[in-house]
Amino acid sequence: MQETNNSRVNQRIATISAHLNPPSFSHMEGSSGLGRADCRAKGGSTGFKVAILGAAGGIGQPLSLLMKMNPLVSVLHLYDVVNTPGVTADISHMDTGAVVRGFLGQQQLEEALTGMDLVIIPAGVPRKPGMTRDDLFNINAGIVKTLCEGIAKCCPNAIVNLISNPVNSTVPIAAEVFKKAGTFDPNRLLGVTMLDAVRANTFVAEVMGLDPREVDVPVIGGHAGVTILPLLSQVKPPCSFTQKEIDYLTNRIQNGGTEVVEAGAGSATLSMAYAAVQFADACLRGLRGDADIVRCAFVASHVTELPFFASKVRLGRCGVEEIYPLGPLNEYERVGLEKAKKELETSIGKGVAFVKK
Ligand SMILES: NC(=O)C1=CN([C@@H]2O[C@H](COP(=O)(O)OP(=O)(O)OC[C@H]3O[C@@H](n4cnc5c(N)ncnc54)[C@H](O)[C@@H]3O)[C@@H](O)[C@H]2O)C=CC1
Ligand SMILES: O=C([O-])CC(=O)C(=O)O
Repeated sequence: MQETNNSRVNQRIATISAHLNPPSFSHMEGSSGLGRADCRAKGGSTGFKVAILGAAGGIGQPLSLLMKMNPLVSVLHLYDVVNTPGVTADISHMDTGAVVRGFLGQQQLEEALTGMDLVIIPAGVPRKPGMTRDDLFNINAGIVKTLCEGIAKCCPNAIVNLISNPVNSTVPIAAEVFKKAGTFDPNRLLGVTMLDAVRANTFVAEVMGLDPREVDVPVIGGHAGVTILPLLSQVKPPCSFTQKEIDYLTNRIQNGGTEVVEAGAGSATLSMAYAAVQFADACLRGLRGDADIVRCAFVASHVTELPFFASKVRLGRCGVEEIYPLGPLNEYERVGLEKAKKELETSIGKGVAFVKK
């Protein structure tokens, strides 16, 4: 009798699970036979819902780990075209607050995106030695376009943090996709250039014998070669550099990505995950309503004649709430700005044309 009752209960649980569990995989479903719908943990009632697209990659995995540790995140969706079951199973065992769900392949993209407050995109191919970021355009442009079409459909109000290279072109691609869909909000689309600032803070601290945590270097322009323009005249705390130091620092900051690529283990993943989490956390704190959250990012902008430009922005409940002017530049920086704008114009135009064609 007892056995009959148990098997009826088990059958009922299986039926409920089949109806209530979405096709994504959850890591509360294990050998016990209990599905997510049968467990009492609800998760997601307070905090933000964040999706990572490209979550199984070199950046995606440490980024997923670090976002699972962020107390502002209540739900974390991990999407990729490969390997998300393993990454999700692993990360879901961490005893932090965020509920983790994995999504695999294009057919689960919409489910991964529905209801998200913040979408972080490190999906796409990275550079190999000898390549420029622009060499990634042909593959990554299509990937970013498809993912942004999903965002326009499923979470048009989400803040988007775009990491996939070439950022100087992928951000314009995303903007064109959103414009086509009628969902473009320039305040919610941010190209992630945070790693340039992270590197600049580190390298300046090294040269000046400072603690990198106390250094703040604005890095403007874009995210490739000469478009990466550190404003060493505006470093905090104020520093006085020799011309030799300025040349060394500018060159090292502009080529930080290449330095990692040439070291041979792929392009930056760990420092990028660190930078992406710093940036995502700033966006979430802005969404929460914290005051004075200022970071550099590549955004739709009027600070120059170009339609997109990286500069200091204030983050708030609606994403970018204010874009700051560049401030006084010295002659060295003015020359650098002209070079940066020339290259940026081409990269932005290439991204726009890709969607318009
Ligand atoms: N903005 C920045 O400062 C930086 C940007 N990057 C860029 O980030 C991107 C990712 O770099 P890594 O993580 O090292 O590459 P990776 O190859 O290790 O990982 C990329 C992931 O994207 C996934 N992916 C490919 N197509 C996809 C699609 N259609 N939908 C969802 N996922 C897809 C792959 O399966 C893979 O797991 C590259 O474009 C790289 O250049 C890298 C470092 C810094
Ligand atoms: O250099 C690369 O290809 C990756 C990247 O954007 C960076 O590390 O800044």
